[in-house]
Amino acid sequence: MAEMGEEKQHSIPALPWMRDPVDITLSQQLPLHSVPSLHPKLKSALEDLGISNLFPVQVAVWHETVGPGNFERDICVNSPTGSGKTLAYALPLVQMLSDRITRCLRALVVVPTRDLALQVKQVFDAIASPLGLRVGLAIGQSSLADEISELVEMPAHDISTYYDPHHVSLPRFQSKVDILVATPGRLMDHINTTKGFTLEHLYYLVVDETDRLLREAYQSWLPTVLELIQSNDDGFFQPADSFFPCSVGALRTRRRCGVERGFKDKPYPRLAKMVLSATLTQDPGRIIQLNLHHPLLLKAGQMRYRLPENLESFKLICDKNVKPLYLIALLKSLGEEKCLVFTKSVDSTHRLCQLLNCFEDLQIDIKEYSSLQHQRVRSKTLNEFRKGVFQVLVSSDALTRGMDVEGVRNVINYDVPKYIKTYVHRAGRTARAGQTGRCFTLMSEDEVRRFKKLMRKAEGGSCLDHNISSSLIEALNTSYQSALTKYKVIISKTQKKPKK
Ligand SMILES: Nc1ncnc2c1ncn2[C@@H]1O[C@H](COP(=O)(O)OP(=O)(O)OP(=O)(O)O)[C@@H](O)[C@H]1O
Repeated sequence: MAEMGEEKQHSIPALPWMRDPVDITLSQQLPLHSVPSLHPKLKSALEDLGISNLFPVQVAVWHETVGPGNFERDICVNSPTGSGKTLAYALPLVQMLSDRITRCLRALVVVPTRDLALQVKQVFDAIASPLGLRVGLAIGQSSLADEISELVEMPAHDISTYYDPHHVSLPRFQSKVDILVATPGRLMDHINTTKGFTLEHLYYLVVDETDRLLREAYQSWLPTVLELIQSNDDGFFQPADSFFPCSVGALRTRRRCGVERGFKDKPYPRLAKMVLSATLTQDPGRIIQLNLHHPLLLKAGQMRYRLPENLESFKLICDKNVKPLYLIALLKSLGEEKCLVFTKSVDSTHRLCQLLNCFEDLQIDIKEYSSLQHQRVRSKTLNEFRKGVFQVLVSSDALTRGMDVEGVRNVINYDVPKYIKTYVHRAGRTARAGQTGRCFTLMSEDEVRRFKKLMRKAEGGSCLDHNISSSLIEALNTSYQSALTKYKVIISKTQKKPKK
């Protein structure tokens, strides 16, 4: 519903600064040796990753942060899926923190899901460790205690025996990380309960998949973070448990300054922010929550939504009752290519995966990924899919945002997405980093009109027909019928089982 609300808005943004963006498509790829001020260690870390040029979005963000823009303004990025937004923010952060002296938590990156956080951390690890920067995770993958031990160095003495209210030297907690990648829920756990966890030295805040993160309150993580920073800057900040002060000795953090009208032209310290998405919200009510400082929008192309350049979209028309048969025929016709199949819900994902696995002699390994599964199962499945252990992954929309799986050549929408945003993110799991990819959408005749209307909202949204030969359908029909019978038996058995 929330996405629909936003799509109904007029395409001309209400916020004046959003009407005059910097067009990323005008930037060229830039060879690493031409990137101004690029730290030599960062350059060689990138080379180790096989990267020889920065992508246009990375060049544009570098220019506005490390380059002449000098991060005077907060940066909003709206560029297509797979265009390289992760490195676009990771590179400047690492470069800007490379000359830090004391280890404190300086940069916070918030993402909506655990698997995405793990992926982002991997990118940071590869470029930050060569510069001596440590990256932490707050995602709830391990127990809170384990996570705390990775993030905060406890004082050497036992605090309960050490504390003396009249003693001037208070226990000193020390951050073990310079950069933290977090999901909002676990971030709030640390803010509320972890002794020694502090945002008082934070310089940079990155909100990846911004529209997704702003759509849900997630225990008010954003106002909480902004309030903590603000009150700390005002000098009024007392941690909730002031029994254990959080400062690192006498260390003071001086943030970069901004001048805002409300401050009577006096400079005030500000947290520098970068917010990014392939479908950045234009809703002023949502954007205002970020409290951006003279925001600058970096955007690819003219339209609000843009599909990757090398993506081809196809529609496959079939009757609703034979959709699984057409899906199997399509998968067969795609040979051994890695495919990602999206359904409309977690239940549909499970049912479809069960049915597909009832096909005999299919010779295609198929697994499912959905938020119904335990995180550990999901991450294991995703790892196996990355490694090519199996070929087809059926997924709910849990996998649409940000996930980067190498070698996915085809995305299949088993159910027509309701919103163009959903199409953009699903289709965007292929055709990444300039590679080619295809997105097939299965639909019945009566869904075609709505789908065409949907696709007109995106740049590059033209869609061709894809036909499956009737001989292939006929050849598969007998196995389809027996798969259906087998599936019905499984379903009736599971329905008879008493619920535990
Ligand atoms: N300069 C580069 N040269 C080569 N490959 C790159 C470069 N920058 C990023 N990549 C690769 O491009 C792929 C997509 O990058 P990334 O995941 O950052 O995209 P994204 O814009 O964040 O996409 P999404 O909107 O789906 O989250 C990754 O596999 C990444 O390693």
